[in-house]
Order: sequence, then structure tokens, then C-alpha cells
Amino acid sequence: MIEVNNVSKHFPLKDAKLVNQVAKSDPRVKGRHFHALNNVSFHCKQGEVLGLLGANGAGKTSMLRTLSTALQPNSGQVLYDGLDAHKNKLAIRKQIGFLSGSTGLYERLTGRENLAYFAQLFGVEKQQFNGRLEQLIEQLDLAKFIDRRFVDYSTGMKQKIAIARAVIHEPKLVILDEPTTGLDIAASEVVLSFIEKLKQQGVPVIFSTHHLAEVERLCDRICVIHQGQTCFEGTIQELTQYTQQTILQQAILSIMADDNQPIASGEE
Ligand SMILES: Nc1ncnc2c1ncn2[C@@H]1O[C@H](COP(=O)(O)OP(=O)(O)OP(=O)(O)O)[C@@H](O)[C@H]1O
Repeated sequence: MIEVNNVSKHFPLKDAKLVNQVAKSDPRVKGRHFHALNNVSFHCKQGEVLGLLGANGAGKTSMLRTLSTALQPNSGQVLYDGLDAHKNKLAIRKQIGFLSGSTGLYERLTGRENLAYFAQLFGVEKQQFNGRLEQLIEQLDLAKFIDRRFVDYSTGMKQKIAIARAVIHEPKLVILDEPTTGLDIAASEVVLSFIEKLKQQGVPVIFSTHHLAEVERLCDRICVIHQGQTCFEGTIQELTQYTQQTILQQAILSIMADDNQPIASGEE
């Protein structure tokens, strides 16, 4: 069970001129800080897929980076089975697979060499790595290019290897930041099917996306973030009931348009 409880994160704004400019148009500027996350809460149970939704700049990446422990929140907590993630970073990082916007992979190495390197960093035994690699080659359709150098890969190939890297150590939680952005239909399908397989295996997945078809296909729960705040958490059905909109897109647009509404939760 992953619990995000009232997480807030602010960044210093160094350029005074910029502070004045941004402050006029964005209520998240307070003093010389930009409050990217403000009391964000949601949870994700074992085997669930949770979709993090919100407009550009809403705070999704900041939230996922906080979940992965790459960012330290200013207040609030992220709990993994009751354990405070930011007080137990080393232990928690071993249990998380995180796909961020930047792949962090080595261009001069092949896909296989990259995966072997990161498996070693995670302490995966050689024999276990070989088995895991075979599994990922099949599930992510890596066979045709795994032995080519990363620098020569297409966007889709890079993303598949980046996802393989994120899960090479068989993490207990997978966090994916916009996993299908920039991918063609075939590569997107491979990635979405892979998320479905993780779900079948009972591995919780938290991912951000702008594609509502992905949300409808994969997500048990959604969390909608608007200007750094949770404006809804629950199932799609609960969202459509709450907003009285039958179409997901309209339900999300309506909830993001209403700045004054209270934080909604579909929780029983
Ligand atoms: N290190 C930082 N310093 C200052 N501001 C930051 C920093 N990181 C993020 N922000 C700001 O926080 C806000 C939220 O950014 P974030 O990347 O989390 O949004 P997002 O929802 O992932 O957007 P997108 O859908 O465009 O990827 C943005 O306005 C961004 O400029």
C-alpha cells in the first residue's frame, strides 16, 4: 500500500524579475517560492494502477519524483506499507522502479550492456539477471535491437529500454512518468500491455499521462492534480458520478475548471 499524505513541495525562485512576472499569473507563487505541490494526498493498493492526471505544469512530475524519493517534500509523508519513504530512502529505492523523463542510459553501450550495468547497481545476481532479461526482451519486444548501441535507437526503442531498466530488479512498485509520450501506436501498445502484465502480477503502478484512453484502459484509480493540489482522487466511476459528466474528458475538464471546489475524494 502506498499512501501519499498531504505532500507539499516548494522551490526557491531565484530571479526577482521572474518572481514578479510569474506571481501575477500564478497563485502558487508565495514570497520568493513556487509551491509546486500543496497538500497532495492519494493512495494506491497492491495490484492497483493509479493514473496521475493534470494539465501541463500541474505538478505530476514533481509528485512522481517525490514518490521516488528523488525530491524531498517540505511537508507531508509518503508511506510504503507504513514505512516513511524519505526516512528510509536506501531501502525504499531498492523496491521502486522509476521511469523519469530522462533515461539516464549510456549512449555508447548497447541496450543489453545498459541493462546489465543497472542490474549490477541494484545487486541483481547474474543468473537472475539472465532470466529477467529474457523475460523483458519478450514482454517489451526488445530482441531486434538489444545488441545495438543506445545512441542509434529510435525514441520508441529508447523508451522500451528505459522501462526495462526501471524494472530490471523486479521492483515492488513501478512509477512511470508519461511512459507513452512520443511513442507510435505499436510502441505505445507494447508499453500499455506491459503495464497490464505488471498489474496481473500484482505490482502496483503509478503513472502520469495525458492520454485518457490509457486511463480508461488501465487505471483502477485516478488522482487529478490542479495547480499543485489534489482536486479528485477515486475511481473513474466515482469521478463521473461526482461531476455528473458521463464522459471522462468532460468530467476532468469540469473538475479542473472549478478552482473553488473542495478537494473531492471518491473514497468509501
Ligand atoms: N526545480 C524547480 N524549480 C522551480 N520550479 C519548478 C521546479 N520543478 C518544477 N517546477 C515548477 O513546478 C510546476 C510543476 O511542474 P511539473 O513538472 O511537476 O508539472 P507536470 O504536471 O509534470 O507538467 P507536464 O505535464 O508539462 O510535464 C511547474 O510550473 C514547474 O515550472
